[in-house]
Amino acid sequence: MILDEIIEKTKEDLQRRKIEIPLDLLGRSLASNPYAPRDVKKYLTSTKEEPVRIIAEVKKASPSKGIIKEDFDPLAIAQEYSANGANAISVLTEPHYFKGDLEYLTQIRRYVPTPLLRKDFIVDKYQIVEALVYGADFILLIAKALSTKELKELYEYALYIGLEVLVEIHDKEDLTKAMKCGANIVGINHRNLDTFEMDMQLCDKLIPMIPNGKIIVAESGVSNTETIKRLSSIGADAFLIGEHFMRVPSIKDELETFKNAIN
Ligand SMILES: O=C(O)c1ccccc1NCC(=O)[C@H](O)[C@H](O)COP(=O)(O)O
Repeated sequence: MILDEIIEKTKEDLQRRKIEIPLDLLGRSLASNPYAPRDVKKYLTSTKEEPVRIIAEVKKASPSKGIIKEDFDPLAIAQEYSANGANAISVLTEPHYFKGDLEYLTQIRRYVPTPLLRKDFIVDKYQIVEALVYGADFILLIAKALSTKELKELYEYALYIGLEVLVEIHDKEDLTKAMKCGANIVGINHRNLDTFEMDMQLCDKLIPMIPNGKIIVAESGVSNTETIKRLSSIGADAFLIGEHFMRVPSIKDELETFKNAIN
């Protein structure tokens, strides 16, 4: 099971980092942190004027596809996303399976004004403090990887220190967990994180079960305007897109097309 494997590896890494930089030391650097996290809700909520919101992902590799982009320059990619209308940028920080790095967050935050998501496998408050220290505005919590109690604790802690949370779900059980923790931003991941199977009809099943007023993000496998139009029409506010942007000849053209999908 790949999700369990990633979580195990994440916990091993975490033990090491906690010894290298204990939490109180990590927290101390916040006193000189120039970047206050932004409230991302307004960036991700679909409006009449701007119906399609895009979270564009900086993604070098993945467990399902291996290396996706050889000539990978995270800052240049993020600058291109920002200059061409991305509403938020997802920065993968998991090093082993996605070839991500926490330092990418800081680099990007320094030069790019668009809100940043720390995209990782968060299982501990330490990682939430790291997200803040390294420059994220919001974090991902994966319902499938956490018990209801853990999800709620991590969710409340993130809000407490000023970070918003994208709570990712893949089925009804995950949705129940997300609602119990009071999630405002719900991501529906089309990808089954254990089998890598894609279910592009998942939003059709889950969106009608989500109470009104939540921000809905459709995640993974989005690569054309037809999907964006269809999912927008059933209630998706935003789209989290990684691999497709990494492979297209022009991020600018593709982002423009997606942002104008409903016009
Ligand atoms: O992308 C994977 O292979 C993967 C495998 C196991 C756990 C998570 C995984 N991806 C994380 C994501 O959710 C995606 O990076 C994100 O939704 C963007 O998806 P895509 O547009 O399909 O690159």
